[in-house]
Amino acid sequence: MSQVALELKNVKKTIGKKEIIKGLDLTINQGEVYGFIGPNGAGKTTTIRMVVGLMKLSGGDIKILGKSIQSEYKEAAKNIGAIVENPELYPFMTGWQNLMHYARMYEGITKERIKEVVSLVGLEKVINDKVGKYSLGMRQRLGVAQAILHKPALLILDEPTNGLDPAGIREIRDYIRDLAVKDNVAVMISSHLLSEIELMCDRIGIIQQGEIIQERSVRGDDEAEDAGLKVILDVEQSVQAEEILKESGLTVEKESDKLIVELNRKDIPNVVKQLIENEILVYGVTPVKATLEDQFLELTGGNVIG
Ligand SMILES: Nc1ncnc2c1ncn2[C@@H]1O[C@H](COP(=O)(O)OP(=O)(O)OP(=O)(O)O)[C@@H](O)[C@H]1O
Repeated sequence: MSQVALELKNVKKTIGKKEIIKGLDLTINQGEVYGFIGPNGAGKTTTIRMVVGLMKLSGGDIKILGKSIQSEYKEAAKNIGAIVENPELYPFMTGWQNLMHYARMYEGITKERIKEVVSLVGLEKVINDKVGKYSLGMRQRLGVAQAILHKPALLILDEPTNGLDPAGIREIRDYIRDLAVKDNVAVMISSHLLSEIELMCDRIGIIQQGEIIQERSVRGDDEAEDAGLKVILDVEQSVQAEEILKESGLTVEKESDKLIVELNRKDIPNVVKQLIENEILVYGVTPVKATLEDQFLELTGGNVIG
């Protein structure tokens, strides 16, 4: 059974008079990849800084494997691996030397463990090259290797895709999923661009102005897939049809002669029936799934400038 790796309960942060985080609740299980998405200034970094103990909470509590970051800091913190700002890497040393150097800060990290993480992040071929020669993507991998050396239950990556090209993002996606599956690590990834991390996450939480405004599964959730569907209706009398649908309380947009209606899949037959009963001629019904990106833009009012 999967254990809860991270739990935020009613977490608040006030700086001066400004309430930056307004009572966040969030749970991430072991082996789960959680996308923490929000526009710039939404409060992602502030939340993460509290989780890793870089900033005090104004209210609520944060637990890592059941240990409170406030009352049992040491116990809680040893279960965290994080890259919050850029990973600290020495360019004049090889990847291996960097990891060895870092390993000395912890007790009991063996060379076998270092080899294991190198292979997990797929750096075997370049591990003896100087880090100064690494691409941004490789440095990112080495940073992750460094962050997971001590086998944390929770890995936190703040905007790991920043500055990476699509190939680099794909690379991250592959090894992050591997980490979650093979090492049962819970991963929290923040980003202001949903599209970049959607594919590597099991669940997504959208934060705006210090509040989670939506949380949803990304994979295998039929009900979630059915919700938020848009249906394009091609009808003869679009003006009357629009009125009828609006009277039933549906959200309808008109685009040239076509109507775009927000529906759940299971309601499509009823809507078509209603139109027919009102003698509207229906030529076509095309469901288009609203992508998460559309929903995100809708929810956050399109404020995703990076
Ligand atoms: N030390 C501080 N003093 C005052 N306001 C702050 C402080 N730190 C953050 N804020 C404010 O809190 C809000 C949340 O900032 P935060 O950096 O957590 O957002 P974010 O979602 O991580 O955004 P970004 O993607 O830009 O990093 C912003 O409005 C920011 O101006």
